[in-house]
Order: sequence, then C-alpha cells, then structure tokens
Amino acid sequence: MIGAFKKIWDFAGSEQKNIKRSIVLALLHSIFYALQFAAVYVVLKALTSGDTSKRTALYAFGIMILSIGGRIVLNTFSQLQRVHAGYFMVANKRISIGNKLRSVPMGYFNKNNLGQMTAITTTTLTDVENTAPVVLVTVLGGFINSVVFALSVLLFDWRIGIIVFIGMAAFIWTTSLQEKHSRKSAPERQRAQETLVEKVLEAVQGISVIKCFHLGEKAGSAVNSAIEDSCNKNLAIEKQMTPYQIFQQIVLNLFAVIIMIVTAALYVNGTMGLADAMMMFVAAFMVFEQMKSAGISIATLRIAESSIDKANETDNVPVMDEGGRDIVPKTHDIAFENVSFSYGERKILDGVSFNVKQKTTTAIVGPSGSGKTTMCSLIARFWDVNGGKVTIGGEDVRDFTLDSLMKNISMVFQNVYLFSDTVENNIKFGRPNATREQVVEAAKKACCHDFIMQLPNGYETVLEEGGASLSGGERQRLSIARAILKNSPIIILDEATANVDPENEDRLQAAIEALMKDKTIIMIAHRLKTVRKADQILVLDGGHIVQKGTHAELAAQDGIYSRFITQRQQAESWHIAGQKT
Ligand SMILES: Nc1ncnc2c1ncn2[C@@H]1O[C@H](COP(=O)(O)OP(=O)(O)OP(=O)(O)O)[C@@H](O)[C@H]1O
Repeated sequence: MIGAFKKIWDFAGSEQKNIKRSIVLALLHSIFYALQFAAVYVVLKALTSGDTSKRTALYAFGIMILSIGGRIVLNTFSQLQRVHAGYFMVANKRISIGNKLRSVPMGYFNKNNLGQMTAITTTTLTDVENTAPVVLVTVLGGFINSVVFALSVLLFDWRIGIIVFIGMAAFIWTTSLQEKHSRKSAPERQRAQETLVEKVLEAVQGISVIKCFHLGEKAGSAVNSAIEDSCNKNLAIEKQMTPYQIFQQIVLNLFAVIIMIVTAALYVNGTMGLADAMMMFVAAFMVFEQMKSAGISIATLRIAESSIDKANETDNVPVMDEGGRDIVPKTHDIAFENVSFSYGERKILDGVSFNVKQKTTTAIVGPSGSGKTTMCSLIARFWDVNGGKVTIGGEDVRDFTLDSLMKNISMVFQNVYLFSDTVENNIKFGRPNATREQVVEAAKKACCHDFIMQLPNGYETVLEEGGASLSGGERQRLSIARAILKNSPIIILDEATANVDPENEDRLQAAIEALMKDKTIIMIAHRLKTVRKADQILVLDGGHIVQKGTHAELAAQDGIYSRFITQRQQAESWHIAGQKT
C-alpha cells in the first residue's frame, strides 16, 4: 500500500504542493470536525452539573457554528486543491506522453496500436485524474485524522483510547486483505477498457470497409462484447470488494459497540463520570467515521496505481532523440553505407550502399514490397538501421536531434494526412511562422490556390479530420504546398500512382516540379517520364540494390529495370488507349 501511495506521489510531480495543501486543509477540517465534540461536551457537562445558564448555551452554540463554518470553508478549499492537482498532474503527463510519441521509433506504433494509446491518454489518465488525488487525500488524511482523534480519546480516557487503537489496527488488517485482492483485478479492468476503446476506434476507422462487406453485425458484436467485458471487469471489482467493505464496517461497528459496553461498565463501577461517559458514547459513533471513508477509497487505490503504471510505461519508452546534437550539415549529400534493416525478424534491406549528390534527383524503382518506402523512412529516421549507417552531409542521422534532422527533410507521401484545422494552418505545418502571403505563394506554386479559393472560407476553411472533405488529388497538392513552404533542402517524394486523372496529373506535375527545384530529391518513382529525367536510378530487389545508373545505362541492360520500362510503357499506352475510347 505504501508503494502505491509513493507511486501517486511521484506521479504528482510539480502538483505535490497542491496535494500537500489539500491534506493540510483536510487535517484542519478534522480539527473543526472534532470541535463539535467540544460543543457536545460543554452541553453534557452543563446538564450533568445543573448549569442551565444562557452563557454556557451560547458558548456551546458558538463552538458548533465555528465547527460547521470551518468545515465548509476548509472542505471547499481542500477539494479545490485536490481537483487542481488531479487535473494538472494528468495534463502534464499527457503533454509529456505527446512529446515522447513524437520521438519514439515507428516500431513502437507497430507494437502498440492506436486503441491502446488512445485509451492510455484518455480513459486511463482520466481514471488517474479522478481517483489518485482523492485516494491520497482521503486515505492519508483519513488515517492521520483518525490517529489524532484516537490520541485525543486516549488523553481523555486511556482505557477507551486503547480500545480505539485496537479497533484501528483491526481495520488496517482488513484493509490489507482487501488491497491484496484488488491488486490482480485492477490491471484486468484496465486491459478491458483499452480493448473497448480499441474496438470502437477500429469500427469507426474501418466503417467504409465494414459497409462494403456488410460486416456491420460482426463489427457491432466485437464492440458489444468489449463493452460487456469492460462492464463485467468493473462489476467484478465491485463484487470482490463488497465483502471486504462489509467486513470492515462490521469490525468498526463492533469496536464502537465495545467502546459503549466498556464505557457503561466504567460508569457503573464508578470510575467514569456521567458527562465523560456520555461523551464516550457520542465518540463511539464518530471515532471511526474517517476510517470508514478511507476504507471505501482503498478499493480505488489499485485502480489509480495500475493506471499510473500504464501511463508511466508509455511515458518511459526510449526515445530516439537521446544524445542527439543540433547539427547543421555542411552539404545535403545523402549516403547509405552498408545498411541493413529488419522489421522484427524480417530482413528488408541487406548491405545497401549508395550516394546521392546534393541537388540531384535519385529515383528508386523496384517491385512492390521491395523496401522502397522503408529506405526513405531510414533517411528521416522513422526507424533506426540495424547495421551500417545513413548519413546527411557526412553526419550520421542518429547523431542529429529529431528537430535538427527534420529541418533538412520534407516528405510527400501518397497517403496525405491533413489535420482538422484551417487550410492555412495545414499548409503552415512545416513553417508555423510563415505569413499569409508566403502561404498563398506556396499554394499557387503547388496549384492549390484556385480550389482553396472555392472553399467556403478560402484559406480559413476548417478541414475535416484526415482531409476527408477534399479529393485525393487536392490533398496531395496541399501536402506539396506544405513542403514548398517548408523549403527544406532534401525532398523525399512518393510519386502518385493513384488519384491521378489527366487533368489533375498536369497540375500535380507542375506542383512537383516547383517543389523539386534546386533540391536533393529521393523519389519513389512510378512514371517512366520522371524516372527518365532522374540523375540516378536505384533498382531495389530482394533487399539489395541490384542495378544503379542513369536511364540510358540501365535501359541498355537486361534486368528488372528494362522489364519495368516495358511494363510502364504498356500501362501508359493502355492508359492513353483508355482515354481515346
Ligand atoms: N511498419 C512495418 N512493420 C512491419 N513490416 C513492414 C512495415 N512496413 C512495411 N513492412 C514490410 O516491409 C516490406 C517492404 O515494405 P515497403 O513499404 O518498404 O515496400 P515498397 O517497396 O515501398 O512497397 P510498395 O511499392 O508496394 O509501396 C513489405 O513486405 C512490408 O510488408
């Protein structure tokens, strides 16, 4: 249990001060709570001694008012501090995880699916927000209050005080039993919650496939069973905890009864006065109150702990940036030196070496799945090589900080992701402080300006998430405008195969040509026209560069490249024939 408290305390980080304040206020609250006993004692003492003066009544009344007023004020402020701590400690963790995810290797996203990550940053951390500070303040505050209360009883009458302490020890014993049991079920509840988020996201993201293949029932039943499982796991925790909570109540009530019996006995044998005995009767009802609420909160301690473990696990993944330097490379030559790379056990690149001179264009061709995209991803360090090295201007990409590396590179892929933000902000993504004029200039070069101006609010139009409100070609040209504005010296380009109708193709080509001007280009090429113009062509197959040279050199050789030419020529003639009909 102490370990769990320490975890919450460490998690609170800079919010520890607010939790401390909340606990102190909770303690002060308990002093004001105890004041009502003083009022009761004054009344009892007066009644048993026959003092019915107005002064005594007012005195008792004043103490009672002070007790009530103090409790209201202190409880409000204690709660405010607690809520503040909960909200900010979780907000800080969310920001920290967000920053981490920018710098983790892409392999992390393979192993940890979107559902898990969404669950951690939403429901899991919301659990921490709602439970951690409450549990800390209620349980710690509750125990400290009870000890203070018990000490007061001990000073008042040592015999009853000892019974109170024994009752507290019995309660702690039942609590430790309860806590051991919740240790196993809290992570299970956690997993069920993650699966639920995962299934809902999957159903929403794959809705077009689900509709196409009439899979509504299947997808629905996966979501339903995840909901059911999550409900069951929550109920299981409740069911598991209930007997312990009943047991705790029995133990505490039993000790309250013992206090009353012993008090009565002490009064009867004349070792306790009437007022003191009546006071002890009242105390018997109240002395364990704080412990009871602490006991109920203990059940959520494990939930908070397992949620914190999960969030910390995500926050502690090793990032790629560690040890990187802010490097400004002297040139933008790119080199692969004997590079090997595998996804898990599966080798994709094996001893790949080549050089790209700055401000030249290199086209990569090869069969589907040969590793073209992977090779490009290694330059931007989405992944780290398993052997050899990738350099820019002679500097290993692993020596750069992520930011200083990405300053040099723009990537334009076929799958363009646009954020649910204005068109302008989507274009400014790579250069946030660009002016409107610069945005418009880039959009014009990328042949986007006309369609942007036709949108309801032009550059201020807010796009739908992922860019769903735009056509594939429009999305692609916006991503080119983004890259033009970023103006980085190296461009990695996956030439479009899809979304290209003849009208769009001309615009797209114009956009790409604007982007490529005076840059070092690595291009996954699909069109014969672009491959022909490249300064160097790399043919990738079976994890190796099997051919390297200019179009003229490779076209003269028998091999994959000459077959690629034949295939492209056929495809392009089919394309043209298709247009004529
Ligand atoms: N994130 C990943 N995790 C595991 N395997 C992957 C991952 N990405 C790609 N692969 C596998 O690595 C191989 C190379 O993929 P890559 O996308 O680099 O090929 P490509 O030549 O670009 O293919 P295409 O021309 O079809 O786009 C493929 O067999 C693919 O299944």
